[in-house]
Amino acid sequence: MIKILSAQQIRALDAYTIQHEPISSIDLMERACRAFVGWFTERFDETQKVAIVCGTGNNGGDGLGIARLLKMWGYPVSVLLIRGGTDTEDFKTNLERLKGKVEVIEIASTDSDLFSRYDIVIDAIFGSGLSRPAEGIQAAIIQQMNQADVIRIAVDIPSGLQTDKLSQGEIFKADFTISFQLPKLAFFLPANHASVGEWCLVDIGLSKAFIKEISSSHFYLTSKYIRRILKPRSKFDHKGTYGHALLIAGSYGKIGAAVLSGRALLHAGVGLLTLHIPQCGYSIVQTSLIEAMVDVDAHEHFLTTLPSLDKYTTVGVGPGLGQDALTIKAFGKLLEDFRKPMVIDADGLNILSANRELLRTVSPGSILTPHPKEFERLVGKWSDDFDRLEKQKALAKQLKSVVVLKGAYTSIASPDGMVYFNSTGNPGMATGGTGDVLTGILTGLLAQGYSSVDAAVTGVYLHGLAGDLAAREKGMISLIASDVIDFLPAAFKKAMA
Ligand SMILES: NC(=O)C1=CN([C@@H]2O[C@H](COP(=O)(O)OP(=O)(O)OC[C@H]3O[C@@H](n4cnc5c(N)ncnc54)[C@H](OP(=O)(O)O)[C@@H]3O)[C@@H](O)[C@H]2O)[C@@H](O)CC1
Ligand SMILES: Nc1ncnc2c1ncn2[C@@H]1O[C@H](COP(=O)(O)OP(=O)(O)O)[C@@H](O)[C@H]1O
Ligand SMILES: [K+]
Repeated sequence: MIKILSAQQIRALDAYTIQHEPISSIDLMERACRAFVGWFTERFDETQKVAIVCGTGNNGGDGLGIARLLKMWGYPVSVLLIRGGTDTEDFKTNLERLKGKVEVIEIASTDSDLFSRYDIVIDAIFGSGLSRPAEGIQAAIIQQMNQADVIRIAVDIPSGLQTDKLSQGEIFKADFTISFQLPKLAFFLPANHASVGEWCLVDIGLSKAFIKEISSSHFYLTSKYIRRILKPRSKFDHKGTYGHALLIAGSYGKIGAAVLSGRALLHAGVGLLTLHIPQCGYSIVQTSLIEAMVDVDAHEHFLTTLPSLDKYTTVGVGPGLGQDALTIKAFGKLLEDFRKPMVIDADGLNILSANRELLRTVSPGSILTPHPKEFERLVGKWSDDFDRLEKQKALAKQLKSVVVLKGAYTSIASPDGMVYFNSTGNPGMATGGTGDVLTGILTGLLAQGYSSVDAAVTGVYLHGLAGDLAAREKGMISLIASDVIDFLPAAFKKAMA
């Protein structure tokens, strides 16, 4: 798991590394420059004309160091320098080291067309030290960089983008952001995608001991972390070891949702599965999920009654359920009677939004899996992505449950205030039914005895990984929800290897 640190914590990490490695600040900067250049030279050849736009802080210092190294590699490089603010010591040293090697053009206005003769523009105006919105000359130059027909690359973080709070003013729109060692919270928020582009981390050897000790409430999931959670099977295990899940899903016209969730649940390793479905779904489910048992509702078309709940380890409820008045009543009774953690999705969430008194009865430790629209119905409109994140944390705390907000970087908020951002998944999964698949996986993991947070984190990761493996074979456009299930076994194998 990778910790996501605040701008202030990153500054402390830099300072700690300098003091305790020990390494001089300028040598650490040189390491950062080399790491950036390592990434750059693997992708672009020496025919590319490069402009590096530098401020006068340490991000600008990085830019100057990068210019010197790229020149040594044989790239045609110019530095465009924007004065203003106090020059940092390392900036001054790197400017001195550049003398006679690379052309440095000081820019004080944007009257002329600055970038048309370049192929690539590297942004080193502001890094994590941005203290206020970019304005004046910096803002005008960022705007010109954004309009130029070039490949845009940001050093550490796009200029104008705040590391851990709401950004305003002009922001560099990177195609690539090469970030030092740790990702920034801003990278995971939908509104920043146009600024951050594709991001990657380069290791600059910041203190691992410090990172280990420092507390953070935001994390980025890694395969290593998931590997540690997943439990291998043991010789004398039997189906009773892996729980009996009850899946309550489907209504007339939406029995497919129950089948998708049920199939995913089985492949997620549950011991036994019973589906509770309306009568119209009986033959469909019995034929398509021969490993599952079926319990049939009193109603032909939707949920109105509940089976006896005693024998079930956990319940997954919501996909394709509909919101008939009788369904709402049965759902309310389910929440009242089943007091163990369960997974609530789709119409289960919509019923909660429309019948808010039911929120009080959500069993602690449950997992709620809204997509953004369902989340808005639950918590109301948010002013920006940071507000959305706060609302997600607040709901998790209020319900003492895990709130999984689905999207490109699905975020998983635990009741104790932690947020985990998923690292797997792709836009090929933006297709009907993939959410139902996730519900099945999460219910399957809960049934097997994983804690709610472990089940949520692992399930979301595996769901995205299965989607990635499926996309590799099928392509993103043709990918459908069933493909995600088909690749779930491969995802488990890969995650446990
Ligand atoms: N050893 C290390 O620490 C390492 C650091 N590294 C690199 O350092 C970067 C952080 O550097 P940094 O802290 O110097 O801040 P940086 O982002 O360059 O900007 C600060 C300057 O900009 C100014 N300023 C801010 N906002 C402004 C605005 N809107 N408009 C105008 N001015 C504004 C601000 O002025 P002030 O707020 O003080 O008035 C100050 O002068 C980090 O992202 C990474 O690239 C790596 O080399 C690894 C080793
Ligand atoms: N661009 C994307 N990148 C990664 N994952 C995505 C993307 N778009 C959708 N997904 C994933 O696909 C699933 C969609 O769920 P949902 O919207 O509930 O679909 P449905 O209701 O049709 O089943 C979520 O797990 C989400 O994270
Ligand atoms: K930058």
